[in-house]
Amino acid sequence: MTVAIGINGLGRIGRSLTRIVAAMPHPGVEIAAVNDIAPTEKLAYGLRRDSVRGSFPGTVTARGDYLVVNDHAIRAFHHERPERIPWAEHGVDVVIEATGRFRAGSTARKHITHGGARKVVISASADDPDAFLIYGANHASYDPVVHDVVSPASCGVNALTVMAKVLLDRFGLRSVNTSVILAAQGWQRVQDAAVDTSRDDPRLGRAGGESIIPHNYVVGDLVRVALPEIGEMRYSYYCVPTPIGSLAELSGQTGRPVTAEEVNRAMAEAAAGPLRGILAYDPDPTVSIDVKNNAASCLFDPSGTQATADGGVKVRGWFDNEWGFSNRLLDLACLVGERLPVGSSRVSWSVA
Ligand SMILES: NC(=O)c1ccc[n+]([C@@H]2O[C@H](COP(=O)([O-])OP(=O)(O)OC[C@H]3O[C@@H](n4cnc5c(N)ncnc54)[C@H](O)[C@@H]3O)[C@@H](O)[C@H]2O)c1
Repeated sequence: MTVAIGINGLGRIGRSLTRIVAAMPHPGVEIAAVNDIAPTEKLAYGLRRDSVRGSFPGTVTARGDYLVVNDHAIRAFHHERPERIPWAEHGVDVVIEATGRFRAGSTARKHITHGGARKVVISASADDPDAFLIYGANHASYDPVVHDVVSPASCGVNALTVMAKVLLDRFGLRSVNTSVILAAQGWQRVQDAAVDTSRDDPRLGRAGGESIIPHNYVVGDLVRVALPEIGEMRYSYYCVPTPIGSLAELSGQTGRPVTAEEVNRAMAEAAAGPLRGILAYDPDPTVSIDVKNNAASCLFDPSGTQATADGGVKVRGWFDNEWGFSNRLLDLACLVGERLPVGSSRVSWSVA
């Protein structure tokens, strides 16, 4: 079965999704349509040339209303509001909402009620989705009857959750404290700006290339949605000027004293077993750029593991904030697209 997806927003995440699908690691996915306020020619250029990932390994052209990626023609729409995008006309089953503008479940749901898609995956820590589904932790709780708009939370939450899952399952885990150091984001400014900054913190408008900037609005405690057993947790996020490659650190208290070797062995076993593809393990000394194009949610770094005699443990993982997360978005799109409720049909498209 092929799941036809539509992507709203062909920015960093939308372009990563397109490159991943073109490279075919998800053979059951086809991009049927995209929507972005930018003209098709600019979308094609943005896919051909990428300052971080390099030139597209294939061909991308704009042809009328279509974006042609290799030999595959993708209908390109240019609507500003989700309710105007006629996804159903191009057979879209699942919309990946990746503009960053429509993170509220109620707005993203318009891709279904007005656009005629059947499911929506929001590419961010959404405000009120039907479910947060984090791959490797709670994605099996997906219920096709009641979950129409889902979110995998954020890239940082995914990296933290897979490490927390292993520590929780193997050793017990509580009193969790996390930090995420996030690579530069597209909404950041090159020079200081006072208006149109993301959220209501003036620091988020400061020149992104010059500072480590605290980002208090990223919802770090969503790790608890997937793993409620870990209880209350503390968290912090910072944006840094590196172009790609981010870091997640997690510390906590285990149920019994453990050694760093035991923790590393547990992570290596999970990476080779139940979390294969979601958690990766690499003992080679790593810096952030090394994780570029890694498809896992987290590349575990055993050199960062510390353990204390009273059961305290600290672990470190790297993640490609675009590529790893985009792979999880596609995993989720497959999950929801392959399990559409029997008898469900597209609603007819209407323009609000
Ligand atoms: N970049 C990352 O590392 C990353 C990682 C995880 C999650 N996310 C989340 O994914 C979302 C997108 O992030 P991004 O980095 O791709 O952003 P981006 O700014 O690179 O891309 C956004 C795209 O949406 C388009 N757009 C803007 N308004 C639109 C509208 N009204 N209708 C249609 N298209 C519109 C823009 O033209 C742009 O192409 C955000 O919510 C972000 O928090 C980003």
